[in-house]
Amino acid sequence: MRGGTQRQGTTTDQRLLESRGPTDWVHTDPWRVLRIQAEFVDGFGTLAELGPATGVFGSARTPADHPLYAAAEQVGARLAAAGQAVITGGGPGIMEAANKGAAEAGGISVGLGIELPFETGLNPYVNLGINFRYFFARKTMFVKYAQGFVVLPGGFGTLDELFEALTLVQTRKVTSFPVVLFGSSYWSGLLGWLRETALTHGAISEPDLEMFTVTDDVDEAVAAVVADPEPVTPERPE
Ligand SMILES: C/C(=C\CNc1ncnc2c1ncn2[C@@H]1O[C@H](COP(=O)(O)O)[C@@H](O)[C@H]1O)CO
Repeated sequence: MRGGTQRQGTTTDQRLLESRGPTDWVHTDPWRVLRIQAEFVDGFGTLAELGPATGVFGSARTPADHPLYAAAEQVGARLAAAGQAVITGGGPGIMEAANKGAAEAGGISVGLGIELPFETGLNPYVNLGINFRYFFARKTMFVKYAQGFVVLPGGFGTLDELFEALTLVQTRKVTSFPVVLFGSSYWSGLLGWLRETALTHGAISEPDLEMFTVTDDVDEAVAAVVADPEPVTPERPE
């Protein structure tokens, strides 16, 4: 019998409530697996009924008086007006701007926060927030619940999220979704390198470069993700 057994005159409940043994197990991988599982359960449970959503990525360091902050705010507002929830990393900079635009336009403003050594917390414009310990669990939520992405200028974090989305499309792990690179001058160096080095080297193919729209126009960015008529799925050479 599994439940209700008595050992040494105590019950399982009593042992559970009284036990104050060593705590090393809290820092072991089997216990982490349960925490990881809990992050997926929490994320799936919170976002399951979200409806149409767009991810907005970009630098955590963009100040509120920067033109790109204003652009991200407009992107968030227009997406909300188009009935899209806006999903960001819930942090400062571009994330905050997109959440602000969405929330102030009456939309669903999702923040998928991440535990960092320097705590920043969710920005005040998130109205549906989840905090993650693990980047990979959080990234799953972005690509599972957003049907398109607007990517503004950013650093390693933004590039990581951009290339995660592009890799999933390229390898057909997801049905293609639109990806917009907002800020043509910022992205031109990377796009040039992709064309002149990665493509020439045979590391990517021509259709891979058609996976994204590059624009400086908020309306064009929003139109590309909201009414993407036929998202491009690149051909993979056999
Ligand atoms: C750098 C500072 C705070 C960082 N706080 C973050 N909170 C939430 N999400 C973050 C944070 N930093 C990075 N991210 C994720 O990566 C992308 C931005 O990274 P980048 O390197 O700045 O481009 C962003 O989309 C988030 O998902 C204090 O200023």
